[in-house]
Amino acid sequence: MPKEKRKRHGAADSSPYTKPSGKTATANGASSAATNIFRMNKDLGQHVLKNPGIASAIVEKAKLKQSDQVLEVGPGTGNLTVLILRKAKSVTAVEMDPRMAAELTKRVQGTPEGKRLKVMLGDVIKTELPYFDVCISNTPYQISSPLVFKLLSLPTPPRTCILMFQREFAMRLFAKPGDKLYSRLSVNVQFWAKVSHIMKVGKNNFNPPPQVESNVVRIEPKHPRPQIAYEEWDGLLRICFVRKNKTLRASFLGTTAVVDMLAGNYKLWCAQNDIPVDDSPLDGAEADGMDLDMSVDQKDEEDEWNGFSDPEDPDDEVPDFFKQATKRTKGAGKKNRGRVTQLVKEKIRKVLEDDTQLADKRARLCDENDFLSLLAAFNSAGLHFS
Ligand SMILES: C[S@@+](CC[C@H](N)C(=O)[O-])C[C@H]1O[C@@H](n2cnc3c(N)ncnc32)[C@H](O)[C@@H]1O
Repeated sequence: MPKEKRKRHGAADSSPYTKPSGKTATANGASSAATNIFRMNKDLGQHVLKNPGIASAIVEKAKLKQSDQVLEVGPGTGNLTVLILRKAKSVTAVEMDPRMAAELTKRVQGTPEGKRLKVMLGDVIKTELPYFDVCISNTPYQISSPLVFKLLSLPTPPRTCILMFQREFAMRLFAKPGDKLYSRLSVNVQFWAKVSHIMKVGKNNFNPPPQVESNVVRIEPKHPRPQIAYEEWDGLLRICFVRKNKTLRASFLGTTAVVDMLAGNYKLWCAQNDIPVDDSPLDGAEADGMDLDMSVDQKDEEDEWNGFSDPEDPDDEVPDFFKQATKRTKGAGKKNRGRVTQLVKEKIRKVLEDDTQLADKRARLCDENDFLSLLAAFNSAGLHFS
């Protein structure tokens, strides 16, 4: 086979192993037999747990009740699924790879447990999830962050989540202000949930072994849920953490896209609340006053215009409005801005300098209370993030 063709074939999902084992996994718990049936797709994070002791420990730590409905993300060949089925009322398993879904279905076919398993084929991030009490997952590492955000933002969050992540990601969940790994993810997860460490798992417990070590963590969403609108809170954090080393003044006032977004939301808020607004265009002298905050480091601003997120912080991606606004406003200058933008700039300055006195603080050093007072001050000035 020509080299080029062989490579493409090797990357395809359906490539069989040259020596399939022909064995089927037993419903006895973790087994590596089914993992020999086809080549694992590393792009889908397919590292199957081969240590039955770890699989049992993960399920034990979920403290399942017989009445629990469980969501399993990425069941693979079912090494965790069969153990969960023994302890819970039902399992919904969302699996992206049809070969894995077929393997799992075959594994429980004809067993009493099989009737309590529903396999949903698809990307869990895009799937509308049914109600569940507990989430268990040996998480495909490339969806760790969107999965955590999805679980935290569910209207009815689960009682508990037992999730395996790569070690560095797990450490970001626990990071505190000032830590290198402190990020929007850290603030969010610690705000909406209690997060605790369960165990370390070495790479040799997987087939094939991943390149990094793993940790299992427990995430228990807070009950009652904090009385804050998720989109507002996360919208604020997204702006603060696009560049966590910047001052908040630079994040909010040195970035045209942020001012424009807040001005757009302000107009909407005024319309919804029957508040008249004067958005007539600024004349020449007034428009000059619309220059970006002169106290903002020019380099910071250029970074924003370039639309780059912090490469060290993969979760703190540039928000969509930011990319769109950057495209739209680049080169448009001040011409399109009216009095509302000017008013909003003044409001932002007041929030940062007078109301919260956080203008010179950097997101990487802000704690939950800082973000809460920022959000309260912005909202009471009529400024919203969603
Ligand atoms: C690390 S393996 C875990 C397999 C099994 N649970 C175990 O512990 O042995 C991750 C599984 O998630 C699946 N997967 C990857 N991305 C997914 C996604 N976006 N949605 C649902 N499943 C996904 C993979 O196909 C794979 O079966």
